[in-house]
Amino acid sequence: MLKSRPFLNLRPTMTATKPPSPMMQQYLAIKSQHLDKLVFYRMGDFYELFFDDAVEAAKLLDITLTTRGQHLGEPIKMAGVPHHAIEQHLIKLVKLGRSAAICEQVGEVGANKLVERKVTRIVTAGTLTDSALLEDKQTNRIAALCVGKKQTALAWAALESGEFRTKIININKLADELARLQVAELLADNDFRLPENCPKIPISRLNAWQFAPDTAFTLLTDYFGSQDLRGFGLDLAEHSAAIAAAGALLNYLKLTQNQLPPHMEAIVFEKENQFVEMDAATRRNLEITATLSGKKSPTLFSVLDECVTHMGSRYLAHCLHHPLRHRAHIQARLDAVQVLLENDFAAISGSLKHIADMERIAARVALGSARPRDLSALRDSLLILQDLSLPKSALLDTLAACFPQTLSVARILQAALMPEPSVWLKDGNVINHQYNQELDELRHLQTHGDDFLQELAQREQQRTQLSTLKVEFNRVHGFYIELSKGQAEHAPSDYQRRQTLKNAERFITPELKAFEDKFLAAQDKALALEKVLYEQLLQQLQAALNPIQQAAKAVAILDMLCSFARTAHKQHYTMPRFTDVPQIHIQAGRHPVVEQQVKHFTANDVALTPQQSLCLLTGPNMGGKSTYMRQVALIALMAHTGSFVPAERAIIGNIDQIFTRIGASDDLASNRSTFMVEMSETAYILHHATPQSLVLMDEVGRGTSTFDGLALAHAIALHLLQKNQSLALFATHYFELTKLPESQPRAFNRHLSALEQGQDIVFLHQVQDGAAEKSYGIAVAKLAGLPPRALKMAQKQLHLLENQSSHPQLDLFAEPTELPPDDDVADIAGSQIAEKLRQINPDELTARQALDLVYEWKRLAENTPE
Ligand SMILES: Nc1ncnc2c1ncn2[C@@H]1O[C@H](COP(=O)(O)OP(=O)(O)OP(=O)(O)O)[C@@H](O)[C@H]1O
Repeated sequence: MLKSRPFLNLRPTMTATKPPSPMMQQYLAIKSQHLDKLVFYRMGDFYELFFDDAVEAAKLLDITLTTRGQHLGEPIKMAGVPHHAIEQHLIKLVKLGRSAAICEQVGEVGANKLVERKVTRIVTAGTLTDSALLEDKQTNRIAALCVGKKQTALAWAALESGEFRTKIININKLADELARLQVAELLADNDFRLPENCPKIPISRLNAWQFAPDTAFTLLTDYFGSQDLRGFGLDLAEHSAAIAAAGALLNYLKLTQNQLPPHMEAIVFEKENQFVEMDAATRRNLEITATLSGKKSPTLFSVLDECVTHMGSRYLAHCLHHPLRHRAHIQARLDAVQVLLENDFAAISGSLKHIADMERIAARVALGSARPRDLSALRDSLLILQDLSLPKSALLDTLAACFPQTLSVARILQAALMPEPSVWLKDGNVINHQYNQELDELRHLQTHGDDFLQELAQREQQRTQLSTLKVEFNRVHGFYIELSKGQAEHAPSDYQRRQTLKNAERFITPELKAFEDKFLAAQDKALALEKVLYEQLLQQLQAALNPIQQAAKAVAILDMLCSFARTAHKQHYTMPRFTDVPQIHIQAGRHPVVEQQVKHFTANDVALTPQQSLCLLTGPNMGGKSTYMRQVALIALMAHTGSFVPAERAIIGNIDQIFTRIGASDDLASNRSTFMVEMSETAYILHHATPQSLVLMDEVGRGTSTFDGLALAHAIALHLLQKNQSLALFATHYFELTKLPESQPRAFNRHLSALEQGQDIVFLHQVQDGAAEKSYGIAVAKLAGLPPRALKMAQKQLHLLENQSSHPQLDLFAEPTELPPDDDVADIAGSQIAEKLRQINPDELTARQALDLVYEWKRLAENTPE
């Protein structure tokens, strides 16, 4: 049951000018330092929020808003949460994009004295380290954006791993960078407005001066203990924005953590060309770590993630968003997967399964917030790693070399910690026996105490001859001798009454009191000593953080490689090969996610080369065009991640970027229509794609009228062929486009096959040479359950249109030649329509009149009244 909340010490004021109470003064002083955060002010067993914070928290957290006392003549609004439930409320707040300052009672609680309070923790979305607040399989990053006069830069960090990086970016690519890094919180100056195409992430505002490059330079050089930042590739004159962003970020971390994070070893200056680039739309369309509808599965990550540690899963998610371009690094991963496949990867995974989240534990050690169970888990994990033997490969050898470096840390922990320490340090039983002599002596007194109590009970029973006599202890009353009500009156004179119960009396004797004093003092002393020893242990570990972090990283990589081996084994993936020529040759390729969802997946080939660079893809709706295009991109992406791929054979050239323009989605939030989104994404591709890029275009142009769409699709295909010269898959329903190869030898047609059986259609999902002959739209509509009447009408309309032109996609309102043969519609209706057609001159009709006519004919055909 909850304890009742202490009454807020704010008596109603008589006048509006009465000064605030000392406690309210303390609160207001603290709040003034944290205006942009919700301040959780500890009062006994509750954290209280006041004024506007209370109103907001009540709404966001669904907690009760009350009022107590007055401030400046107004009732003080107040809302609170019990101290033990704070974490769940913080999770909720952070998910809603709010930050919180946790203000604890740090001084002694006295009767008539205001207890000292201090903000001990600031919780913001990007600076979480507590495992209860973090997603297991997601890296939590915070970024700072500096928009300078000459250049713009982004710096980012992950407190949980010590990652710290900076990069000069093009502001137009901010959305892509944020999507790549999956940033949880962005720091920016007050004037910055997040562009509309960016993901909606919480922004914490800094003043412009907090981005001053000189101050940042000093902070960073002090932090790394270096004279300048050239060792990290950063020059103050040349990369001032990158340094400013990194400095602002470091300063923010210092403020939120109450200290400079001690575990960020270096800052990496990231350059272009390190990774295969993908814009935000491509990451979304390829459903790498989230489906188009925002779910976690099924995605490429959910299919590939066979990792047994959260560190491995996070690293895999990171790698899928950062496909490497450095051939030797990719090959090192592929070779390691091959060796693991040939050896017992399952046994290695079996050992890794017992490894704790060392990366996050190391961060908590660094920040001084590691709990006893964190350290025992670290100890057990490090000991397992000492026994791990890996097969030989260049990369696996490097990883294996990290583990022995942690042996001394493991031994320290082994000596210092109980095998199963208590969850909380305050409960004691954390520090091991024989670690500290004084502690052992204090503990001996306590264990020896049991013997003393037994001996005392026996002695007193003999002396008093009272059979109900017991010697016991409870937390509230301490030690006592208990006698039943009946025997209590025979208690010796040196027994002093301590407590009266319904059926018993409790006593204390001078001897027992002396023992109690000694016992309780020993207990307090032991607890205090354990605390000191624990803090010393943390300091010792902080000095040995680097090998722990290295081992954690090695576990993450090893786990990912074993996961690649397991999927390769389970799903029959093969090792991709790389060439220098920009090309993609895939034999019998499959879509890694779709193949898990269908009974039989049809594998398909693809060949894109500089000589045959644009594949025009036609075929029925639902025929498998999107799946085929996506699978090519996913195979290329997986290959660059170092994973084996779902294909019999894959040769991949040097791909620099992957672009996709797939699917239609209204971007209502930024007020852009489907067509506008489609054209903006296409414009971006035409501006950025190179001959080394892989471009997927799905039905571009369909968002507008037929002729406009066709003209645009044609021009876009030509641009890709002639200007960008990229490797491209171009799916289209415009059959006119299939003529392109006649004038453009680098374009070629392929189609998804289907079989017609009467009015039905069977999809073969097989990609064949040449263009599709028809689109089967009506057959697919039938599959989708369109009412038979509508289908019949559509069929007739189609005949009409087909007969009037060899192009099936001409204007719907062009003059038809004759009506289709008709079994169902009454002949009368047919002749009425024919007569009407003869009467009109299409050139004189407005669009509205033409549409009205179509409605009229439809009524006639269906014989429905006006
Ligand atoms: N190679 C394949 N083998 C087996 N099933 C497949 C294959 N490709 C696609 N499919 C199945 O067909 C469905 C439709 O595929 P897809 O969305 O790629 O068609 P589409 O041609 O792009 O359709 P639309 O033109 O309507 O967008 C998939 O959801 C999947 O179930």
